[in-house]
Amino acid sequence: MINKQSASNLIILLSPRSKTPWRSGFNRLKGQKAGRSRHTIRILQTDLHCSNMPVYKLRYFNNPRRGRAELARLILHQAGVEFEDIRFPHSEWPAIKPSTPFGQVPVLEVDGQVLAQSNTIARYLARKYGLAGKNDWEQALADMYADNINDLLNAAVPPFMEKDPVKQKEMYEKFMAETIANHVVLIEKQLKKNNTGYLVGNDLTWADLAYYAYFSDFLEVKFGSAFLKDAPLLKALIDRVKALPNIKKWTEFRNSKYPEEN
Ligand SMILES: N[C@@H](CCC(=O)N[C@@H](CS)C(=O)NCC(=O)O)C(=O)O
Repeated sequence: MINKQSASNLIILLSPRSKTPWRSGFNRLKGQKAGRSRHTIRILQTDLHCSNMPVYKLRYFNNPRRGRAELARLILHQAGVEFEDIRFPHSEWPAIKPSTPFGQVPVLEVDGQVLAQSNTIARYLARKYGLAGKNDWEQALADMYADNINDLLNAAVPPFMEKDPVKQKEMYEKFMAETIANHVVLIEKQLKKNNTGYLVGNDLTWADLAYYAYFSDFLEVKFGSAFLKDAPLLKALIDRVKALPNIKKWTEFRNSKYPEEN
């Protein structure tokens, strides 16, 4: 199988200006003796084309927190897919903004093509890597939950943007006591109804990752876990996602690399 490293070797290999890396690149790529015929190059091009491993570049601000890009990151990490996690400072935004489809991030570049809208990006990746639900109905349910999380993200924007700290505190308290408390009651009922430990069907979907990202990675970090005290099923879901080996590996790495996000 050709991975990202061997793909870049191939680019070196095919470059008309590179003579020396040709042989070593080929050896690393195929693990066999290099040959210089056109035929070999054609085989390699076919291998690369058929390897079906897109080059992903995810672009988002380096602040605040994980924001609207984290769900895509979680899906890619859970799926074990390589991607470039590009986080840029706000000072670079004016130069980047015009290159995005709607003047917003996150954007995902897939082999050079650009996709915007965080839920569209997440849904695309979830479908590709088997996390979207097993049939049309499950996929619709996963969409429903992901849309709910989008509403909850939007509801957190006004307190987040508020500049007056006293007013901001009041707004956050109201947001937690009303918006979040109400939603927690409703989601607890849904989890009880599904009764599998997951939001949709009997397997992990991107809906579970979206709830984990919002309720644990965002709310719990910011406000503590008091809001989960009467929500044993949501808490169990969060703990289940948190314990997934790939998610655990990613969050441990992320928390050491980006400690300012915690
Ligand atoms: N509905 C969009 C909203 C994207 C959005 O609001 N992005 C913000 C960052 S979280 C942004 O790009 N702000 C900069 C700007 O609008 O100039 C999505 O979910 O991707």
